[in-house]
Amino acid sequence: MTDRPDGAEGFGPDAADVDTYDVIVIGGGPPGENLAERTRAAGLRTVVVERELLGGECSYWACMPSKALLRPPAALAAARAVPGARAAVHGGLDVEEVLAHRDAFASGWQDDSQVEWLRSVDVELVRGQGRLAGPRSVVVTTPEGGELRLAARHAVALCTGSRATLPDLPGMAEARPWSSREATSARHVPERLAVVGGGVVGVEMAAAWRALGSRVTLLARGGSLLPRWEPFVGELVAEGLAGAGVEVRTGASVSGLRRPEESGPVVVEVSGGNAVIADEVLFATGRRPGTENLGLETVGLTPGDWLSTDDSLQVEGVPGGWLYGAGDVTHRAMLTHQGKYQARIAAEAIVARARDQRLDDAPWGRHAATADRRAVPQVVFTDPEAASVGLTLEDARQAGLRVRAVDYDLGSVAGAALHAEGYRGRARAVVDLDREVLVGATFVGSGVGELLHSATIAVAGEVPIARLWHAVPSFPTMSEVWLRLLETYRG
Ligand SMILES: Cc1cc2nc3c(=O)[nH]c(=O)nc-3n(C[C@H](O)[C@H](O)[C@H](O)COP(=O)(O)OP(=O)(O)OC[C@H]3O[C@@H](n4cnc5c(N)ncnc54)[C@H](O)[C@@H]3O)c2cc1C
Ligand SMILES: NC(=O)c1ccc[n+]([C@@H]2O[C@H](COP(=O)([O-])OP(=O)(O)OC[C@H]3O[C@@H](n4cnc5c(N)ncnc54)[C@H](O)[C@@H]3O)[C@@H](O)[C@H]2O)c1
Repeated sequence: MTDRPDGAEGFGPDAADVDTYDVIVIGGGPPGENLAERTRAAGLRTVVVERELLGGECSYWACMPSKALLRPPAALAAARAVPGARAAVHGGLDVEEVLAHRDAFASGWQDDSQVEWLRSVDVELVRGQGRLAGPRSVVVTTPEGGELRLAARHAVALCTGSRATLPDLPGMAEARPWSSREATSARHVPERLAVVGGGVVGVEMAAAWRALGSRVTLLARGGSLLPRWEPFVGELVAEGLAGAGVEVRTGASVSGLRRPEESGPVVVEVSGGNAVIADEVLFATGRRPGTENLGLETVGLTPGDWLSTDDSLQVEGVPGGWLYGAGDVTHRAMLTHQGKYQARIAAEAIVARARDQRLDDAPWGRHAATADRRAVPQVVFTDPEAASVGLTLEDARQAGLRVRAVDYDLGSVAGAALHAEGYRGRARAVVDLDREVLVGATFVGSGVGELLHSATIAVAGEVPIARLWHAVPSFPTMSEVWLRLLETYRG
């Protein structure tokens, strides 16, 4: 490794009591943990600074608890959709057991097992709020109120994630709204729940709490749910939610809230429409970056902004090549798997630069997170599920590509008909006509989440349509939709 200066530039000449590491990671969510594991495995002394629970939002208030809430109703619906099996389903969900299952998947909101794992991969952990104090320099305010000074020889990686953002509406404080944190960790089922926001958190949490017994009203201010997806996705997901008993109101903009009595109901005012009276109200209205109180101003960046990174995950606008970002805070693709991908790329770039090796940072190179722009997969775990990768038809057109959308009714594939009686679903492939490769694919229907990776491989691999023709899907699986899409495309 190249011998870099000790890195305490930010602390000036008074560099006593500074702990020097090769790599300092601030934020121990999935990207922070993965980045640290990899730089340590390459021989770099690495520390993670975490102010809350090691494992981040995903482990305790996002992916894991939300999917643990959504899986039991999905399993029940799957059994009910198959003649013969249906007769074995006598009751509904055991709500207490579902909540206990969720608690277990959130590790009881304790991070002991992740701490043990971090120790097992020889990465150090410092508890506390980290902030930059100039180039390569970090100050940590410990839970006891003390301050530690850390310096980095090679890199500081900001993996500080995102937080829910709630609009500034009249009556917000009085209403004590839920954010995604309460929606994934609540221990009682509200009789009535209003959900504001028709994005991913809104639709998933509306589905989960409806299944647990709440009367749910979903308020989306736009004309459809999941507006960034192919238009048929929002339509089919709305139909599924309505079928489960959720009242879905689109074009419904919340103008204010009231909770006149502390333990009484909350009134959610809707512009030009009827107010909704509920016991709890969830705001699922997007995220803001975890860049406040992070000392960004000490390196010429603006606190509260998303971090702008190049494809090797180096933060742009900071000289010296020592500052990296990975995960939600980069706003590249706010998904756990994508954040971990960024962490793998960033770690390899940090190690290569530490060894003075040339970076392989051309598109799809070892040190370029190209998939963030071209092949991001995502699954929405509602009933029906939605799954997509790459560009929608609209995105592709806006990017100036000459494309054609190929659609197929997933319900008419034999595998889908076997999967569930009356299967409803749809598939779309977006084909780049100039290169004859797929640039996007979207599926809606029960179980499509497990179909998605085939599409991710086709899009990331830029597999020519002529070769995809030889990738024969097994009969009778839902994957036969691939054959139908290709037949439709070829005519
Ligand atoms: C309800 C919900 C469900 C979701 N479901 C899915 C899903 O099914 N699949 C999926 O792929 N994605 C899902 N996501 C998105 C996923 O949770 C995020 O993409 C992921 O958590 C991002 O990881 P991260 O480490 O970047 O951020 P975070 O998970 O937010 O972790 C950041 C960590 O940094 C720490 N931190 C922040 N600032 C400091 C500081 N100054 N000093 C020290 N520590 C600090 C925080 O305490 C936290 O532990 C979901 C999100 C929500 C809200
Ligand atoms: N299964 C998954 O992969 C999964 C699940 C949950 C969350 N996530 C990730 O977490 C992130 C956050 O999800 P999210 O649903 O909070 O954000 P989002 O950006 O997906 O959706 C927020 C929605 O709220 C609406 N909105 C914003 N302000 C509003 C207001 N004042 N009134 C009414 N509506 C308003 C927006 O128009 C948007 O449709 C996303 O990036 C998502 O990818 C992923």
